[in-house]
Amino acid sequence: MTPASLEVLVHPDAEVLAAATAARLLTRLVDLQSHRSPVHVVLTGGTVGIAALRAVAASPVRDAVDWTGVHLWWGDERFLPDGDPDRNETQAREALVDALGDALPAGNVHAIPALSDDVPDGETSARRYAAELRAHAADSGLAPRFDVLLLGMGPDGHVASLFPGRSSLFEASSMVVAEHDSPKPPSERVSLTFPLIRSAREVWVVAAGAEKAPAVARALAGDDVRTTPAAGARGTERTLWLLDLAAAPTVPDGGPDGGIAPAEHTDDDGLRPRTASSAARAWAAVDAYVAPLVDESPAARDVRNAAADAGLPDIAVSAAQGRLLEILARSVGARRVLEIGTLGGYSTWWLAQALPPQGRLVTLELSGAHADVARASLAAAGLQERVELVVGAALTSLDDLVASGAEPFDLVFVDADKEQLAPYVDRAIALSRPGTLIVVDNVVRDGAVVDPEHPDTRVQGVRAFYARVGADDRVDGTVVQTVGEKGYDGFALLRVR
Ligand SMILES: O=C1O[C@H](COP(=O)(O)O)[C@@H](O)[C@H](O)[C@H]1O
Repeated sequence: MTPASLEVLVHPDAEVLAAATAARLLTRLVDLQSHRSPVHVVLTGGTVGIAALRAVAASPVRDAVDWTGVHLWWGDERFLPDGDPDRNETQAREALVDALGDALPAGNVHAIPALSDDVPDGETSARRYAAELRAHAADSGLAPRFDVLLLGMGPDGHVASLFPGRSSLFEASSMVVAEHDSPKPPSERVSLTFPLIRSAREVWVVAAGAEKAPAVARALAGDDVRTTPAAGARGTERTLWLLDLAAAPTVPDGGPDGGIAPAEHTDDDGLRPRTASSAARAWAAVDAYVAPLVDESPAARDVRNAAADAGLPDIAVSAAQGRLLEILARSVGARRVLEIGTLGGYSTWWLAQALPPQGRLVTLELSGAHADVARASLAAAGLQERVELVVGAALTSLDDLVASGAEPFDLVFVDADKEQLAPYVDRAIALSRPGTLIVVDNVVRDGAVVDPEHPDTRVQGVRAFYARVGADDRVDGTVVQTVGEKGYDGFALLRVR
């Protein structure tokens, strides 16, 4: 799906930041309650997060909120016994919940289960929290649709309890996970995962202090979530970064040397609306500007929204890129398309509707859960007759297609795990005819592909693809570097000889 673009607001210091975050939250709650109830808010622990709750408690505006219609959740918890002062819940109770007293029904406060005889480990706590989330989901979904999800961020770029380099960053099947041996004490934690975080309408990341500035800069520049988890924090409607001046990064100038410009001065009112990477903001703004030309249809939007609602990772192509795929498919007169990596069916939709009525699209997806979402969306779009969705390991499915002597494809779109890119493209060529167009997504990776020592296995997978395809005399190829709301990346275009 297409995430909301980033907004960055900078306040002079941590105290003003906490007060402004509280004011913003109260205003949002009052606004939301004029047309929706209940409202679901996810709280964060951490210095600014708790200070903001204290500021909410101290504000007279808190009485303008109907707290009976507000549900409070937590993005993460330090897995400790009930009442432990280090628990985010304990701190939030002291800062806000206790002050609200009877105004906030106890049943609206959904703390992550604490360590106890009954909840002996983080896994049990995570399971129970997932059940609690499910119990409050609308329309038999998996969790409530969060209106505002607050996140603090550590100097290492962690958000909630999703730490750099951990497998929990890529947890796709659980909404809540246990984290053991956390680099920040206490070692045992429980955290919401990215699919659930990214299903929130609005995600607000709050951070203060110079020690956080490097991680803020990396996150805003769209760094890899493996090194900067906060880069993966996105809301479906809005992603807001609330910073103090010390945490605000100096600004990449977007120039050819990627230099760093000095931070902007604050405005008279203490707010500084533009401090994110000016280049990244310009890319996203241009995507928004050209949206009328791209003209994403309601049907495409439905596919995108269904994937977001199901909590699928936010890694599908943008609308502008989807339109590009459609134009390429039509330009080569594609009748048979192969897609490696279906996800929620968004790129599948763009390609399938570009085919003539008798056209055929075969799409391969590893995850049964993702395939279910895609299948439902494609059926709702009336494309089920044209699309064959094959669930399983793509390499196996590709080998099966080769072995079955499948008719060659006219266009192949490769957008799956990058570690296997070289063998995927090898099989794609085997399933082609002279003139087949093979489009490979994410082959620039923020420029990381030039680094032979890069620790990310996906970058190394793309490098292996270049090594293999560069020596392959079956294809002519080029790479189109792309920028936009999806950041800096690129497509490889290969034409089979
Ligand atoms: O441990 C945690 O830390 C982060 C950030 O905390 P901060 O004190 O550096 O602001 C917080 O977001 C998270 O909820 C918490 O468990």
